[in-house]
Amino acid sequence: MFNGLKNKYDLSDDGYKSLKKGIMFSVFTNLSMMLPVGIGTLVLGNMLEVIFGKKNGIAISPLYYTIIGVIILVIMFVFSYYQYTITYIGTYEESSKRRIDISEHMRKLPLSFFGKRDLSDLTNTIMGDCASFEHAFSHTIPQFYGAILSTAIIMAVMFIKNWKMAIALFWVTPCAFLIIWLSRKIQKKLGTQYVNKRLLLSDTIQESLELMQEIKAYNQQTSYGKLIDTRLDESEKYQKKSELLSASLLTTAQMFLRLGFASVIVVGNSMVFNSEIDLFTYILYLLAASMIYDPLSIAMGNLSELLSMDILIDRLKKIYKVPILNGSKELKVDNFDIKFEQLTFSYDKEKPVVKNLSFTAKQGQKTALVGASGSGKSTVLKLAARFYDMEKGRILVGGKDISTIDAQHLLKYYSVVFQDVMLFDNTIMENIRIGRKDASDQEVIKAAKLANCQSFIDRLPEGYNTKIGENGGLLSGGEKQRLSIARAILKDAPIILLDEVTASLDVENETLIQEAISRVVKNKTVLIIAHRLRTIESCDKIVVMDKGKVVEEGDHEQLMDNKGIYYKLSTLQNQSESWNIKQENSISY
Ligand SMILES: Nc1ncnc2c1ncn2[C@@H]1O[C@H](COP(=O)(O)OP(=O)(O)OP(=O)(O)O)[C@@H](O)[C@H]1O
Repeated sequence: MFNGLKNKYDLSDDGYKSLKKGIMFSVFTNLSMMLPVGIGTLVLGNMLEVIFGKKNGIAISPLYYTIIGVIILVIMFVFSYYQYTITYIGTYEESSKRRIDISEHMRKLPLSFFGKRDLSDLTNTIMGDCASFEHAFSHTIPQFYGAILSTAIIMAVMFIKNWKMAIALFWVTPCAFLIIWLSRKIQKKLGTQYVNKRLLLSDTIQESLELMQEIKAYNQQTSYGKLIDTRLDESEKYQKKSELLSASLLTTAQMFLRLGFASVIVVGNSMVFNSEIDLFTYILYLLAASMIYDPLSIAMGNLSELLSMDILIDRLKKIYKVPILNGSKELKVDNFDIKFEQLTFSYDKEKPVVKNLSFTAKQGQKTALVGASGSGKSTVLKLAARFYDMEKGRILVGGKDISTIDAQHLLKYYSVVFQDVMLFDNTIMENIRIGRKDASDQEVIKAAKLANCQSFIDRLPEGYNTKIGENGGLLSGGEKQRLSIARAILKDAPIILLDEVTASLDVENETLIQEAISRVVKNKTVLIIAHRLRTIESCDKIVVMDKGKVVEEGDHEQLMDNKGIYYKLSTLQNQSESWNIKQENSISY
């Protein structure tokens, strides 16, 4: 049974051990709860024998019972105390391990996984679901299994004492559990619907907070407010449905359980009259009936919670089933040329966005990827850094297939700068230090200066120690870009991937960033994407992509002479740069 629990709840070895101990102490606590029944029976039996003048009846001193009562209380306290401390301490340790473990697992998953799952859903799994497990492991599971085991032990003793009275006492137990058990499918269905509605709600709230600027700019407050209200109502509706069903089934089962008390009275009365049992035995079963149904009632409540736990465990297991990007933690190569060989890749496993793509980006050279929007340039960059694994073909770094290298280890050799820079709500110093954790303050400052950051850092109230807010809220787009280039300079990795780093910047910022980039790229393998073709004219090689394929390759002069797609793109851009807004261009609605 215990091993089954380990697999079912995906427990670590320590978590499993503490759960086992928790259950054992729960059994001891429940059994100790029956001690007052024993002593009560003794007291009453003795009193009755004295009252009816039976020959064995000796009046026992109240002091004797008081001492026994105190001993029983101490036993009950010790068991409860150990049950409490073992399960609670074990649960919180297990819970923190689980959160770290799932976060670690997610870190190793391909980006395709995050494309399919909402961020709020994943946050909910790490925080909300883990909190539910915490509650279940500290309150529910030990008590549930403890109640089952202790009842089984008590049942066995009661059957040995008198099987007829034991049947009168326990016949209700399987029937009551059956009520909950038979309804588990519908309970699970409603529980799943509620969890899904709740996730939809938290997703909408998160989205509305993230898109606050757009919502205000397009005057969408009312419609978003209505959407949140609707989702809130739906979530509440399914919560009520689910809780109402669980509560009514639970109450029915618990009421049913109490019928056992009536059957003990009826059967016991008749057996006493027929002299099948003595009064002492009758009282024993009556007292047992007054005590035994409490832990069982609690166990039934726990059963409902355990059924809803299954939904959360299923969600967790689904994440663990997604294969991680494994591989060797060693990359020994003579150079860092990147060779793309017959690459095919699709996000949805149906429509390829990269098809039979082959080219080489050489170390010490700048290779640019250009092409229309949606032609697959960013996808190629992500594949080069093994953010995804491809379906067909290979990417070789210095001749080594990157699909055989651990994804995290591989990234040690890459500096990646994207258009959307991600910054942490921390100081400038720490945000740059992400490039290399062990870098000294002097090294961070040197990198910041090389990336043209010093001028704006000087303007900040606390210089390098200024906290920049969530995702660098205090900084402009150009400043964020320069900060991310400082990270890349600090990292000093042999491969540099630059995706549209100057796309949305003004000329002044663009020049500053171009200067900063030129300081990073020497003797590195540089793969660069840029829409503004004049920024990549000096590249050693330009690869032109169209609909996921390489259609042209060469340097700027060769491609212009070819008069192909690159030539057309370049001519169009020159025209659009000389374009200005005139009165006749305006559109009337
Ligand atoms: N995470 C994703 N999930 C599904 N499809 C995606 C994803 N990212 C990109 N795509 C699709 O893949 C295709 C290529 O996208 P990609 O971003 O690589 O093109 P791109 O040439 O870099 O475009 P742009 O120049 O506009 O950035 C597009 O059709 C895009 O819609």
